[in-house]
Amino acid sequence: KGLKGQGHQRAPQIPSQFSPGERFAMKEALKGAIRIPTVSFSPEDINATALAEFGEYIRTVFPTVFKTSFIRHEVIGDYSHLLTVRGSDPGLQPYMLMAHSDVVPASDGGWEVPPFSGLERDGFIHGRGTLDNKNSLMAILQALELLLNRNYIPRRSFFIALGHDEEVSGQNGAQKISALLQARGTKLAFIVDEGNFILDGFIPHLKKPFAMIAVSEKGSINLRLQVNMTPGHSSAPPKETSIGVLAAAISRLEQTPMPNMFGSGPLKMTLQELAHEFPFPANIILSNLWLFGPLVSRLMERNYITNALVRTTTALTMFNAGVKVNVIPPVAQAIINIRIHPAQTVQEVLDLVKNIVTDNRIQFHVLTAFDPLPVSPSDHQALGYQLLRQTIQSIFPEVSTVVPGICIGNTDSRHYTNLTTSIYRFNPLYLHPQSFRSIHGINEKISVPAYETQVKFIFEFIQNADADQEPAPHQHEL
Ligand SMILES: CCCCCCCC/C=C\CCCCCCCC(=O)N[C@@H](CC(C)C)C(=O)O
Ligand SMILES: [Zn+2]
Ligand SMILES: [Zn+2]
Repeated sequence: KGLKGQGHQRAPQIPSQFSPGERFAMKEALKGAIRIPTVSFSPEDINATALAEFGEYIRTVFPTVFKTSFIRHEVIGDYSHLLTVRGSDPGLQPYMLMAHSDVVPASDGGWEVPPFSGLERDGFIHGRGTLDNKNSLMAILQALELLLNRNYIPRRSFFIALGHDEEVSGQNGAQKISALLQARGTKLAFIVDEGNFILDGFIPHLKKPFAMIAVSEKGSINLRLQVNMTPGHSSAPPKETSIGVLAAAISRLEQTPMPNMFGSGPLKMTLQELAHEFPFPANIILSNLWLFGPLVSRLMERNYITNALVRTTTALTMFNAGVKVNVIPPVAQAIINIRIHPAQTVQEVLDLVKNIVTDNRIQFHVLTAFDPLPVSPSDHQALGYQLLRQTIQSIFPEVSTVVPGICIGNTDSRHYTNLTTSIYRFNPLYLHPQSFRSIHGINEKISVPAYETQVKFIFEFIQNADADQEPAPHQHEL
């Protein structure tokens, strides 16, 4: 299928085999990256010291990358990095690999191993960022370092964009890199960023893992709800307070799910391509969604992860009110984090929210909002998708199914829609429900073999992108 079936791709020239010394160095390099606490709390509250240290660190552990004459390194927005790897064939359109260096905060308690220790225990490297997303950042640079040490000269140019504020919007990292490349007239064949994984154990009755490449991601709204009431003495409380009014409103939101949008968006395509992996009768059911759609849609909403695929979700994430134990509070505020299904828009969802709340004492303030991302191609001509598929088949031969899907979280790649229509969000790693919960949660960890495999994947991917796959249409300026 795809490029593989067209018969003009070449196997990677340099085998993805690493010496014991290289394997030791690559895991130590990741541990060192985890030890630098590059935590972002908000766009205004990032750890600038740690981010600067991280910039020095990657220069130290990947010396060849930073001294190679055909690689240009630029620091953007103070702490993000853009590497331009100039390939030998300017006729091939460049692509971009992405990752980010910042991480979400880690709670003090609950971790088996301190979150910024980077300790290895039982074959796993532990810590914040081991799955999201220092693994990708380090693996990209590591794979390039190893290729350069083997004197590899890429044919196709590519960019490596390493954001430093993905967890808090990407406005100073990815957004600025994107603007810079746009100003330079760059167009990209495709982008690969973090996002989906090889999923294992997420669907009952589906015993085999499958790779899901996200071809879109949900939209998002951060919405502040506020109630102002007259303050007063708590010894003679009014019938309603700002806290009570707001609590009732957001409880209505939590209790009223947004409409089930099953049937619209890329999910149908995902399920149809996955159908043959299921035992009877699920395979027949999924192959005939025209008939069984309502049944499948009901089953999907029963589980909180698959529910996120069929509808817009509403999460109550912040609540603030009150100034003193005996004062009726003048203001109550809550923030809800909404993830928009690909078949809906910001405006449609805001209208639905207001209809559910139906209380004109509530003021709404949109903090940030964007629509769902366009769907990238996944057909046989889609170069980025097919290169991912080809590399998955080579590195994970036991994974027989690769399907397009949506990413329920957001990634920095959304800032690059001005440069390409082909954006793929995929981490070459197995993800189980438990490891899914560790992302932004506790006990985030990556096994040493899984990290080595991620490096191998990128090592082969870069070479696969250099194989003869398309006629050279015209020259591309970097
Ligand atoms: C039928 C198949 C079952 C599908 C199961 C789906 C399993 C989910 C797999 C992976 C999802 C992980 C999402 C990782 C990317 C999230 C990155 C992130 O946290 N971004 C922030 C960005 C924000 C602008 C600050 C976010 O909150 O989304
Ligand atoms: Zn991330
Ligand atoms: Zn994250």
